[in-house]
Amino acid sequence: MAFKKIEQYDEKIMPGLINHYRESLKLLGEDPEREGLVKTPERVAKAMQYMMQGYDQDARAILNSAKFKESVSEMILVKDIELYSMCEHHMLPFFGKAHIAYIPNGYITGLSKLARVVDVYARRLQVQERLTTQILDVIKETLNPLGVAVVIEAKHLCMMMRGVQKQNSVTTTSAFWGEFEKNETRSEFTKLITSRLH
Ligand SMILES: Nc1nc2c(ncn2[C@@H]2O[C@H](COP(=O)(O)OP(=O)(O)OP(=O)(O)O)[C@@H](O)[C@H]2O)c(=O)[nH]1
Ligand SMILES: [Zn+2]
Repeated sequence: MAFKKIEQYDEKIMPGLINHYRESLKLLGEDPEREGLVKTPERVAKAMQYMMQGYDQDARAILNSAKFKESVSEMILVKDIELYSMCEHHMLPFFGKAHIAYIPNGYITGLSKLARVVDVYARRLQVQERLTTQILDVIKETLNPLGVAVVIEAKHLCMMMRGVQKQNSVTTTSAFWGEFEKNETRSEFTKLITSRLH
């Protein structure tokens, strides 16, 4: 089963996580017994498992589950796929949009599967650069296309709420392979992702 339901939490690790978050609350000067916090360690334990569920999911299987033989040779682009991930340095969220394009070579995949693949890799501890290349690599390996392009634009809370405290900076990462290494194809892709035509 590729997707863990939100209600399914690993009961084996729940007690350890709950205890850990209760202790953290105490160390941070809070009272874990006060009314508003009694259930907080359990809620955080569930939220963290939810945000880490990508480790148990198989992006290759997701793409293969809707892989269709089709002789399309034009670029297929899904843009503005919203994403939420967690930076591995501070365990704080980073969030934004992914744009994914590929040029098929005999096979296409279901459009929603591209968005699902983003979630599989985003729901882990990540750096934006690795998230970008992991998405590219799995599309390349599973669909054997003529080219793949992935661009991610994101804001990092670790740069906004703390640290350098820059509220408006946006980080863009990109990965290009195959046909997209050619200037012409890459600029067509760039034009399409920056166009406001929907
Ligand atoms: N390359 C990359 N860096 C990231 C990402 N998310 C967070 N970072 C950075 O990871 C770095 C960790 O640097 P450190 O100096 O070890 O941590 P720090 O003392 O908390 O750094 P400051 O955030 O500058 O206060 C910071 O510069 C973050 O901005 C990411 O997705 N990619
Ligand atoms: Zn960070």
